[in-house]
Amino acid sequence: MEVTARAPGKIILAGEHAVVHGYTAVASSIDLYTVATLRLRPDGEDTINLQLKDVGLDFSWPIQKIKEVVAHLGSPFSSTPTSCSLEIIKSLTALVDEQSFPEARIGLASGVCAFLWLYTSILGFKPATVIVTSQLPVGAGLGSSAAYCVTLSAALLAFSDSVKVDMSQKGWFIFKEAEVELLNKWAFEGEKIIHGKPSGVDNSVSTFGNMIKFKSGSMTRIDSNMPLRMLITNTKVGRDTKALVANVSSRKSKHPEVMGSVLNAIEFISEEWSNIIQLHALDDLSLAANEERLIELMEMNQGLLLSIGVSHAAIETVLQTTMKYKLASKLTGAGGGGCVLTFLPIQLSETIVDKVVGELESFGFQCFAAGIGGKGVQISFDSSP
Ligand SMILES: Nc1ncnc2c1ncn2[C@@H]1O[C@H](COP(=O)(O)OP(=O)(O)OP(=O)(O)O)[C@@H](O)[C@H]1O
Ligand SMILES: C[C@@](O)(CCO)CC(=O)[O-]
Ligand SMILES: [Mg+2]
Repeated sequence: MEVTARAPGKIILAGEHAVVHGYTAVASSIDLYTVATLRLRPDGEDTINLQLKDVGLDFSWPIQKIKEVVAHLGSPFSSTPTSCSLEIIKSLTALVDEQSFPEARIGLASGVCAFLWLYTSILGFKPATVIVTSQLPVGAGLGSSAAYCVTLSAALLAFSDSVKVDMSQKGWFIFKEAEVELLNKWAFEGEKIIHGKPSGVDNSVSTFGNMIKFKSGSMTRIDSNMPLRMLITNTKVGRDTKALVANVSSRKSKHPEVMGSVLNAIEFISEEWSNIIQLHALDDLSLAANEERLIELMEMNQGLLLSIGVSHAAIETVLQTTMKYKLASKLTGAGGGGCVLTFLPIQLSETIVDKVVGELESFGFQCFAAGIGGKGVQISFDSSP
């Protein structure tokens, strides 16, 4: 018996970083997915195997070994989401490090720890093979860590006693509402291991899909009929969300008044973003006017993100290039490299889009479009032996 789960990545339209400090962010799912397949191994086998295809890593742990690491700290197996203590993170990291972790992939170790924590907490010590693949660039601001935690939580819960599912159902489906809430809480625990101090916006939008407004741990769904088109440019500059979030917090403690004012300004930007897209009326005149307002908000949001220290020379190159075509851009996610959004007005000609893409790609960046909105996490069973 095998379960496959898939969870979308996301773009943050406004409010990244501010949301970590209790201010509002607006985010949307995108139609690029991380997929996890979990196959229970026959009784008698005694390993948990994790294959991370995108990063070329393959782990096999004897169950006895994992038990020794986590069990001496008290049985983690739990039907309610619990946080992984620093002590267990240390023990798990030592276990992961045993399988010679190449230097350049060190950031990936926390993702493997998150896997081990979610696995042992949700499923206990059942032998299985888990394979993860993704359409998202890993560590580039499109919520790959959240999609990874959400999809793993879904696959694990599907075989746990915490949720009731009809395994004979065909096609993609999802658990009942309360069980999806539980899944989101588990994914948040995984995100904590990877991000340190996540706000919860990324795992929530990956779990529930569509567009959301997020503030102080709670989410409001946004209903919008405003068409939105964004070009996504991956600068391919590697970065780490955990370090960027920590740098912003340190700047905030050094300059509390200035940072408070900047983050408060970002709050107003997010509020205005959500008002514009929710109240949008379907006529050409209001479309052009609303697009203009969103463009200005994006420019201001980017300026404020630069001021809190999360831009990068490569991001600035994208901004300057798109500005030549009178197009507004802003970083998305944690910044410091990674992906940049460029607002494409609906009436903009494809000739201009092709020219911008050509110029951006001449710097070695990679441009793509992604569908905005769409379903959150889903699972599907395959009962073939
Ligand atoms: N497909 C994957 N395979 C293995 N590990 C993954 C995968 N996707 C995400 N990860 C884990 O998530 C980490 C990247 O998370 P990080 O939060 O830094 O970037 P992001 O989530 O892509 O961007 P942002 O948080 O800004 O949206 C990786 O180092 C790895 O631990
Ligand atoms: C930078 C940040 O605000 C968004 C990352 O996608 C971090 C978070 O909210 O957890
Ligand atoms: Mg992340």
